[in-house]
Amino acid sequence: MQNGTSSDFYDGIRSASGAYKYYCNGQWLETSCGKTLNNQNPCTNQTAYTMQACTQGEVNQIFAAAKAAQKAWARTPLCKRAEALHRVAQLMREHAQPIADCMVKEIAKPSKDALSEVVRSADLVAYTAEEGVRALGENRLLTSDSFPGNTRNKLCMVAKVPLGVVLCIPPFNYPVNLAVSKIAPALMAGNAVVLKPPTQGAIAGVHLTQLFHKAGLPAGLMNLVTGKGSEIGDFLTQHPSVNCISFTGGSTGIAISKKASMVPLQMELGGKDVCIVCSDADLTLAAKHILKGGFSYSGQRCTAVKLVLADKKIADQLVSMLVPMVQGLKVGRPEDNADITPVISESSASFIEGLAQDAKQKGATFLTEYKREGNLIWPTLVDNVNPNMRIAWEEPFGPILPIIRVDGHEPAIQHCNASSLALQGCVFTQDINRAIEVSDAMETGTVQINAAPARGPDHFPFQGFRDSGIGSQGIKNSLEMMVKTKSTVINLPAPSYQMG
Ligand SMILES: NC(=O)C1=CN([C@@H]2O[C@H](COP(=O)(O)OP(=O)(O)OC[C@H]3O[C@@H](n4cnc5c(N)ncnc54)[C@H](OP(=O)(O)O)[C@@H]3O)[C@@H](O)[C@H]2O)C=CC1
Ligand SMILES: O=C(O)[C@H](O)COP(=O)(O)O
Repeated sequence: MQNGTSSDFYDGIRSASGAYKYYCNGQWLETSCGKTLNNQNPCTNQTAYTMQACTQGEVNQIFAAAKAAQKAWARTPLCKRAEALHRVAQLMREHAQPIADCMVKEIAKPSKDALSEVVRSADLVAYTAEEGVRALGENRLLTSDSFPGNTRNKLCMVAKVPLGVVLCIPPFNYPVNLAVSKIAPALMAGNAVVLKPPTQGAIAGVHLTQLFHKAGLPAGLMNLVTGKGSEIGDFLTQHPSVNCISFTGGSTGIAISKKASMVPLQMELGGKDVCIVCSDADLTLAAKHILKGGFSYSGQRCTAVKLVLADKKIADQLVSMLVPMVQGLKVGRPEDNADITPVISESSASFIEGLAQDAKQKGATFLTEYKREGNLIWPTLVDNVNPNMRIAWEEPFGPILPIIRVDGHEPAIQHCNASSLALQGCVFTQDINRAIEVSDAMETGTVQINAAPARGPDHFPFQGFRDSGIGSQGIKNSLEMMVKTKSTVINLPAPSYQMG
């Protein structure tokens, strides 16, 4: 195995120079302009992989291919589309390791988590095929006589019609799972796909694309554009052939929403997920979830616990449980399955450091020592945070977890609802009535009761309120979002009624 690539299964995806190619109309190609770009290994800040910087002309060709392929795909029976997705899922299981190896190298994801991301993604693709044949295979018939003044002379057949070409843009932290969570429903619903992977995570996307190629999807149906989002992004999102944008990432998504033309948008953006720990909480359970929720993949999850709002009555006890747990986390290399690995980039590490310094200057208590080497930041627990500190509101996307002590759950709810980010949140209490009272009052896309925030299982609806997004993901919701409604009305010469 070399560079995360195994055997001849991946033949053709790299040029003679070693740069990874882009994928258009069923072919792996090098850019005509000869321009390539590198991504970096977060552990070393050295080049991990090299890829094509696609030109606008190549993007035009990709959209032309996608548009043409989609017309035939829309006429492909649902059961055949499902079969194709099942083939992809099977290949994902068989070829999971090379994709996981790419993630270890380009996004420093611990190797076991990288592998489980691919397996989870295969399950997602297979589930989408199953859900799609049923959900899309069921259409409605309306009759006119239910509306006042009408008889039964009009029959309205309501069908679910593909949108056309779906532009899929996942973020670095789940370059495989958040790619297929867009691609699979798009294809199942009869659309073609243009995938623009994150630059950090792009080569996992290249390998993933090869699975669709090997699964025998028609040429042009699935395409891959590589290039820096800041350079090619606007051209992609504003392309006249785009019929839907499914995006996951940071505030870039807000800018895209403002610039995009009149196409359906699915935006999953940042989160500042709070964890409210009430005075009657099971603290062992809460501490376990705060640790996992706050620090898995070094806090680089939109659903990570990003602020603990602990009732003053139990805060000392909670903190005394958390400190040794945080200190016990293994810090190191993703290859060694460390719990805490380097964050994605130097600029991200510096941003996190800025939040830590601001909290320190404003009097927060550091329960664990802040330490950084390159992009590696030791897990940091910060107590006595107050709303004047940036970390009370901003999303670090790193292994630093602030705690605000609150007097009862009311101020915790107020803080949660005052945040511009409103993806998920959670509440720990052993009183079911209080759990419902608090979760009903929390204005976030999802509230977890007695568990840390999480997107999965992948068929659950997943959405953010306010600046955390628009639209809802989750397999069924994504399938529904990637079709439009078409009505065909049969006008009868005389009312017709079904006899019992
Ligand atoms: N709600 C959710 O489900 C999730 C939200 N996030 C959020 O994402 C952020 C971190 O992820 P990150 O990848 O850094 O997010 P970014 O918003 O920086 O990037 C996301 C994707 O958008 C691309 N992109 C960048 N600029 C443009 C543009 N102008 N037009 C089109 N696409 C563009 C990126 O490509 P390139 O890499 O080439 O710049 C990447 O593929 C955090 O804020 C996190 O909370 C992350 C995961 C899940
Ligand atoms: O990008 C993210 O952080 C994910 O959408 C969160 O997924 P998870 O809750 O399954 O880790």
